[in-house]
Amino acid sequence: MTDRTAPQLPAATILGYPRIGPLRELKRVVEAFWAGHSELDDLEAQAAEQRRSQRTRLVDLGLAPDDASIPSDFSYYDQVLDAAVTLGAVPPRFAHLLDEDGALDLPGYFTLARGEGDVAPLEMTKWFDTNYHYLVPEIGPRTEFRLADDRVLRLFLEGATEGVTTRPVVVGPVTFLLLSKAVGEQHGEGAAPATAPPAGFTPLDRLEDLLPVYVELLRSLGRAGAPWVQLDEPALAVDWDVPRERVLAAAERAYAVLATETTRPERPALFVPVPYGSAEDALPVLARAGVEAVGLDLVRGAAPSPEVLAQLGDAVVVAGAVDGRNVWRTDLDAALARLQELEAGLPDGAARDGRLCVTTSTSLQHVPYDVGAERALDPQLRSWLAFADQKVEEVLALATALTGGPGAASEAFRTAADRRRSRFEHPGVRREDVRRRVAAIGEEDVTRADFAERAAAQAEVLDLPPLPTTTIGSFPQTSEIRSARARHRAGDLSEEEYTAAMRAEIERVVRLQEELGLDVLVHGEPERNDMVQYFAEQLEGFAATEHGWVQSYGTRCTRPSILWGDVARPAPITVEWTRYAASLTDKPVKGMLTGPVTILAWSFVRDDQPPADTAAQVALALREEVADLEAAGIGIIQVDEPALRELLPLRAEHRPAYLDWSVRAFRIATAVAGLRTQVHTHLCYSEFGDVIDAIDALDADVTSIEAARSRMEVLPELHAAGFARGVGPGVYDIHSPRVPSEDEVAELVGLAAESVHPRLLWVNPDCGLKTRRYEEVEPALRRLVAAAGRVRARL
Ligand code: MET
Ligand SMILES: [Zn+2]
Repeated sequence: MTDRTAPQLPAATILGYPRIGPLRELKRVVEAFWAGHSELDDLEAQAAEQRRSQRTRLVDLGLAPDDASIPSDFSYYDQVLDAAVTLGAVPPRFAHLLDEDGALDLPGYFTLARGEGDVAPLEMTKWFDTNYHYLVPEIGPRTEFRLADDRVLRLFLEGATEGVTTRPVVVGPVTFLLLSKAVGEQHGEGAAPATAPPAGFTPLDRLEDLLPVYVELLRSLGRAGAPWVQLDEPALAVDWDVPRERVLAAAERAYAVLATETTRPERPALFVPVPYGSAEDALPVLARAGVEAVGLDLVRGAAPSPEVLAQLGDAVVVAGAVDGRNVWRTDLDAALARLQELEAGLPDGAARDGRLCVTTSTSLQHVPYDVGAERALDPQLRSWLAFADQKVEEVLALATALTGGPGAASEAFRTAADRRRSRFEHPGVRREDVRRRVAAIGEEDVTRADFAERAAAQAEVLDLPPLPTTTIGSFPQTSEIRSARARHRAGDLSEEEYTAAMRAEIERVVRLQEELGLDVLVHGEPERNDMVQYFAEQLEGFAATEHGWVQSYGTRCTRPSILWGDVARPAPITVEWTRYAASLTDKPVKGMLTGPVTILAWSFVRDDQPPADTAAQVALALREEVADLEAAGIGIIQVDEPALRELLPLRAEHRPAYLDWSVRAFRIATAVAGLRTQVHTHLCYSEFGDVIDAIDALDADVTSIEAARSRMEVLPELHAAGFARGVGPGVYDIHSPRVPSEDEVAELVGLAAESVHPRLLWVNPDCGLKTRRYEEVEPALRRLVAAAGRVRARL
């Protein structure tokens, strides 16, 4: 039963806040530390300083310092890695990093994320349907769990010492296990990979062994005086391979143990949000188990029915009414109406009595810090936006209105309504020319000739060897390139000088590829700051920010563009660079475009129309680009869709509709290509098992796909699905600075050749090379070409 002596949850809170620093300070110090340019002490001091200024900022914005409304969610790299390290789930290949007490220091922590020598890092994959990536814990039948790290406690105490009672945020046990990868035995240390897990094993089988560690963690927080802890359970909003009943039973069991093994105030009160989607069926389960507060995502999920609400007992309902994943000002009137509807299903005066609180739909880690920093943005567009700080204010305004009755916070409501009105009256938001062209796309426009016919025609013009080698597009972005781009942007480099600098780089990259012996060349993408932003900057309907960085993984940040209006392409984008590269060599040069789904996924998109409509507009603009590349004589065109899997809805019932529109968008973009033009696509960052049919339906001639870290796991799946087009499983993991040996690469190519017909197999890295250095890339590609040659010779 819920503990009635639980401290009150504040009327307004947020589930989490960005942590990379408003000017990416954390990124800079962590990377300086990795490069050996700063000491561990500096790094820790600067991180502490950042946490302090964040607490101060949130207090200034109106969150109270003394009621646990401020989350303690700092991470040096990733919250799932933090949980793994806290719970002692460090794979045996890293055992040498542990000290006598079994603790991992900060350099060791980074090694789990980045690998070292022959020791491969943890795999990385997308966090729900976002562009954030977490590190995948490896759990086997014998993984030993124990409270191995006191970071959660330390961070709470740090706030307390400075007069701020924070609310520690930890990934909850069910989500932790569902996000983990099942592994078998791991023998010894060093590079030895884990064996396959025993048949039927899933990490969720280890729940009973894991719970005591959470209990101990809760006790330590209770002793320190933490009134609340937030255990995030987003995995409850997802349909997994594990049956839903089993997931819910695990949640009930987990929280019954956590709520009753310790009682308040021996432990903090438990707040369990289920962000990123709807999980109506999970809320009563959590309440029944005895958690003091449940959180729901009112932006992605529906408001629970009155029947569900009636089953929540005394549990506080924390409603995520402000979108944690988008940058538009909230429609406060609409959000308030939803909150009031929710309140109507709860006992009278729920908001006033602290039974209903307001929060964000997810952590704000997915949005930038502050619209106020965007001085260069068009003032009208800026007035439509809310970043993390503005969202804190929106949450506060909603809580005030909800508890204070009509009239409270009326000014905030008036402003919000005015700004939204000005947004929808803007002529760029709705353009009839664009809408007419989208409406005119017919079936014949999205259908190409048969694959077999295309393949034959392409083989004739391209004349490639079996197992052709290629790269995914980008080459290392040197500091010279970055600085040329920056000086060009700042006006310090004329158009001519900039073009000359980029052409010189393209020439260098083309010569290098020829020297390495690659079969299909690329121009290297030096002109692109980012694969989405580059296109966004040249399409109408998009705007770029100056400081709008969000964490993608570890220290890696992206600056999503804002897609605010109807999309059109005023002029060709990539044609001149590609044509120039092609003029330098006799080998085929691949043109490189970013696909419509990825452009959507990695931008902040409009919230006033279905994404399917927005995707079709973007696709049409890309279709014009494909046609222009082809007309310029480019015979291979790659349209990257690394985010295809990322937007896959978390609940199975919503998936077919998504796959339909996303596939259609890709085909709008590419089906304009003639028979002889080879269309490639590229997918990375995720497991693609769930979308294999869609990959097939994209109808690309060649698909390159990340596969090195998982050692070709995706190939049997492709094979089983009857996929019979060209495929280039990545054989060089570019997410790690490690350079693989030729044997290693040859082994992966050999493995691939076992499940793909050699006529269809391509050899390429996992992804683009832009984040790597030439010192790594050159030897790695040399080995890749040699390895392909070795396997080719055996055919
Ligand atoms: N063409 C892009 C590149 O090579 C694809 C990256 S996918 C994240 O960088
Ligand atoms: Zn990629």
